[in-house]
Amino acid sequence: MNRQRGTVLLTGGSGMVGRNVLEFPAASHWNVVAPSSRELDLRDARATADFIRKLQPEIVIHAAGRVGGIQANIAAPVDFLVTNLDLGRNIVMAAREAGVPRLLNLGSSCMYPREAHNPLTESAVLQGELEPTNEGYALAKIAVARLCQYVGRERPELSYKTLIPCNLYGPHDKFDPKHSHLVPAIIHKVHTAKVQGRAEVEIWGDGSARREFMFAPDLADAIWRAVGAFDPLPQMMNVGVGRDHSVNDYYRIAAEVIGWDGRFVHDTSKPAGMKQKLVSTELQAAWGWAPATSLEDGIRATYNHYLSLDGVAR
Ligand SMILES: NC(=O)c1ccc[n+]([C@@H]2O[C@H](COP(=O)([O-])OP(=O)(O)OC[C@H]3O[C@@H](n4cnc5c(N)ncnc54)[C@H](OP(=O)(O)O)[C@@H]3O)[C@@H](O)[C@H]2O)c1
Ligand SMILES: C[C@@H]1O[C@H](OP(=O)(O)OP(=O)(O)OC[C@H]2O[C@@H](n3cnc4c(=O)[nH]c(N)nc43)[C@H](O)[C@@H]2O)[C@@H](O)[C@H](O)[C@@H]1O
Repeated sequence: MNRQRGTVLLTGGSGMVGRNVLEFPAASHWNVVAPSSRELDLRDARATADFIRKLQPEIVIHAAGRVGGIQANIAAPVDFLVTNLDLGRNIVMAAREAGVPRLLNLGSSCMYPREAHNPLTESAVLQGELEPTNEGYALAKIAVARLCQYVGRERPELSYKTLIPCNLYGPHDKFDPKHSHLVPAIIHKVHTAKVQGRAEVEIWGDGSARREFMFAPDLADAIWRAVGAFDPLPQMMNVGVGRDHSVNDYYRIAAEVIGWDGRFVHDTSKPAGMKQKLVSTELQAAWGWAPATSLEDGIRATYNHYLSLDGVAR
């Protein structure tokens, strides 16, 4: 029986990152409390403060957010800005008010300026204009990351840090094309083409944009490592794979895994976002961690998860 090592408050426990954090083996070493948004709506500052004051966790892992792919962000900039700002502000200020010693906040690689030199280093935040397609979301992510930094400056006994993950995919991702990111969208579209015997699949843009995608269980590994060894963690640290692929390559690799050999057509009227979004893994390497899962293995595992979902065409 593992000795309980104290209480962890996990926000976003029903989301892709949150569920992979809960399912990771290291979670069993802790008393993890993961209220759903129905149990604790983080937009309610007072309810959030009351919950944390009563729980008195040793650390907060903040993985809740209004999250979506490029199309979802274009459609709802107000909601992406305001909700992520409110959730982040409420959880950080509630932890600060209760004197919670540690908080691990999740940023996103879209925080970086659209023209910043790749690989993107943590010092590049705020050094240029943001990508218009997800500016609202990025502004909220930057503001909450800075809030974490300021709390520690004023109250050195409180250590609130931010991990900046690259794009993510994996079990418990969103496969609905209205909300999904690239990899789950490809899995859904190519699988559907396969079962319906379609000869073509559409790619948004010309397919030359480059992205770095990490398997969400690998981020869960990094998160639990950070929980167990918090002090050596930098104030802000990218979490990435260290290599990117073109959008076209992601479609080709996924089609091989899924077993579909049709052709791709490009809809250049669709938004393409940043040309490249590769995060630097220099600080991550110095911290002593790297993700373990290859892209092919990650896509295969995610496809197997997708096939287990209700309503997926066979
Ligand atoms: N997915 C990516 O590619 C990616 C990349 C980089 C960083 N991140 C970051 O990683 C974190 C998690 O992302 P994800 O992909 O796991 O998102 P997700 O699957 O959309 O999950 C979002 C979670 O936030 C919760 N939530 C939303 N509104 C809430 C509210 N008002 N009160 C309480 N909980 C609320 C949701 O709970 P309900 O379901 O109950 O609403 C859900 O559990 C986010 O901070 C995101 O910015 C994600
Ligand atoms: C990590 C996330 O990155 C997000 O930007 P971003 O990488 O462009 O988000 P994605 O939606 O993953 O798009 C990545 C790239 O894939 C292209 N793409 C091609 N086909 C498709 C498709 O069928 N669906 C989707 N979704 N993309 C597709 C898309 O044009 C873009 O260049 C931000 O909007 C979020 O806020 C968040 O930060």
